[in-house]
Amino acid sequence: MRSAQPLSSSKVSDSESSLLPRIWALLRPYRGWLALVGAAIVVSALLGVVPPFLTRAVFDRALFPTDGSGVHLTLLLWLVLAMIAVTLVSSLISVGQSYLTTKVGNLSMADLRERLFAHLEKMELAFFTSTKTGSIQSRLANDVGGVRSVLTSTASSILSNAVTVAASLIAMVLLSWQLTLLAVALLPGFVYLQRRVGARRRVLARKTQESLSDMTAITEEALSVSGVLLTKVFNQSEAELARYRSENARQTELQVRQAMAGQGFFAVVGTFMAITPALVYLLAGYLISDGSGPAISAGTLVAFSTLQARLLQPLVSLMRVTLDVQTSMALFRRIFEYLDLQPAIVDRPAAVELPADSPGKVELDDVHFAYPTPVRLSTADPDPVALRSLGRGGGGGGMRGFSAPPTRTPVAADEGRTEPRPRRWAVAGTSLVVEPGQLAAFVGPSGAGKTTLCYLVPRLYEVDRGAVRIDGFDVRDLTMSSLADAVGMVTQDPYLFHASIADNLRYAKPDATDAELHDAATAANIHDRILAFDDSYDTLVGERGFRLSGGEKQRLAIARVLLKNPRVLILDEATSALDTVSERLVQRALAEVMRGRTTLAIAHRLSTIAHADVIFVIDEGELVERGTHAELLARQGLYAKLHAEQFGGGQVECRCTDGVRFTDGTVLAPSSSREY
Ligand SMILES: Nc1ncnc2c1ncn2[C@@H]1O[C@H](COP(=O)(O)OP(=O)(O)OP(=O)(O)O)[C@@H](O)[C@H]1O
Repeated sequence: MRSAQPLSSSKVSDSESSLLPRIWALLRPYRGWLALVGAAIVVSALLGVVPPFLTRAVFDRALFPTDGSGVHLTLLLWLVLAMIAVTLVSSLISVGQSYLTTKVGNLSMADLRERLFAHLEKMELAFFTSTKTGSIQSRLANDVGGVRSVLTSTASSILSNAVTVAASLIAMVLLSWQLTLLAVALLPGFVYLQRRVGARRRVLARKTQESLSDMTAITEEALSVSGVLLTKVFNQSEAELARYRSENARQTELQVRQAMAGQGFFAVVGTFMAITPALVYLLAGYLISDGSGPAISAGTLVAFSTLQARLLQPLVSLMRVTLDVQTSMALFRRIFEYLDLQPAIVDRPAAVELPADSPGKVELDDVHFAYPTPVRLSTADPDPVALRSLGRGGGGGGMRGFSAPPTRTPVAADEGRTEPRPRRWAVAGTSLVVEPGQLAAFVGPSGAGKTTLCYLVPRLYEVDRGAVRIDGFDVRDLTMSSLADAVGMVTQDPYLFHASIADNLRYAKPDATDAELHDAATAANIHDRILAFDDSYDTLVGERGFRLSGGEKQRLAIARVLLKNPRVLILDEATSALDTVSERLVQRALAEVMRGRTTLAIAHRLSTIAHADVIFVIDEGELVERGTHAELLARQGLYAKLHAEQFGGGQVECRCTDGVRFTDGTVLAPSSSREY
């Protein structure tokens, strides 16, 4: 396992060398084009030093021949034509080169974005439950966007400027080494200064990016539909604004500081380069009047000054670009850190497909599971508790969730000083069997571990000890894709995409015909409701389905799972979020979806429990009772207690937002007690 590396400002440069091969790997697919770009750059840089020599010839041979003869008009004409041709060819090459670099840069950036997206999609659920969505989005958008310049223009700009500087220097030495010495005397000092400025800008760039990531996270949290809802209900608009305002101010300050860092340095470099010609003329005067030095013609002096002036722009660009590269390295590091996260739950090398005709028997064999300890990523976002893939298995075991779960090694964060907090079993020593086609109801107090237990079946989390099997296959030996096809889920708050109803339904079966959609919706009790919408099946559901009521969303989710037609269904019944009318509609839809398939229901309705073939009572992560409704009531244990408390000893069917529905069909509103 590759571990994420800490990003501290002092560490960045240490590891730049290790980043370069990885950055090159991004560009490698386009190396043919890059070679072409390189050739174009070298040719145009070399062409760039030709005009000063032509200028010298114009002065010393055509206009004011040093032998004292008159103006050579024909030669002048040819020299002028050559100057025009060189400029034209350079311009044409430069257009082609810009096209190629932009294209290569954007293509490699698209590759990087896609790789990051694909990689994040493979990460286990635990990674997302412990990482801010905004932070993930920030790395995908801001960080990848931030390295755009490196991949588009920086590399070519470095090459082009370096070749121009080298060619100009050689040409200057050829013209006069004494004048060249004067012109470059201060360069080593500049390089030293530039390194110091670079280090400062790098620190500022990292802080700016972290702040940007925090702002994205705040925006994502506060301006999502759920966030806005929460803000309004709790009257926290001002607090949210204050949080945003403070981060915004920090961002502004950092941006200004980052932009200004090094401006003084560039001003010094610029001033020096600007006054160099004057110094050159002075030195030339001494050399000529001294008589001992080389004869410096007027043409040589003009050509030298032109070259020296040409040196300024590429030299400053080169220094700026070096700073940009250092900044981008920090961003690359953040991106590669995500790419280095190893998904904890992946197909084993010898993973097999679950046979298509397998009946759907679910078995848990001495299952232990504890939620992994979240650890900090080293290139931390301000609140980036990001979970690492963690070693599995081994250690621990025991009773009542207070024994020690296996210690997993968190990825080094804060240079290894993060101690994992003691964890407790969320599921401890559970063994059970649900036969094909059976309805198994899971009941227990809130937080007992029912949801966690059910999530282990589709391998959303990996067991620490024991095994979960479907039709005798350990789920860890099955391919993720065949397992996902076999197990369907209807969660408490079903997720819908911001798309049409039809598109949301086809998510389960992309090739479903309209007739199939209608059949599934009819079975889920939602077809007539859909027809009542203005755009029928083409109605947009709004972000996360917010334009639909809770009951409508649930019935759509049921229709969706009907289209998927899984052998095993996991059902998290949510009645407390529904009103009694919707609840009745949902219940009928559920009866339809449960028929003929193995169902594991986290039950909140008495009827589901009463009709269950087997009931499992969970408490503090452990399976404490099992049996049928009658058997468990007779036992007078936890089930009997819950039955008395939650279901009024058998009179209450379920509790809804607007009241209690009794088993005889009557409804009492408003609800006297909604919590259970
Ligand atoms: N992502 C998570 N990370 C860490 N702990 C978690 C996570 N999800 C749940 N837990 C903890 O695991 C325990 C079991 O939670 P779980 O959601 O499985 O209970 P539940 O029986 O389904 O509860 P409810 O009926 O209220 O939904 C709880 O203590 C809960 O706080």
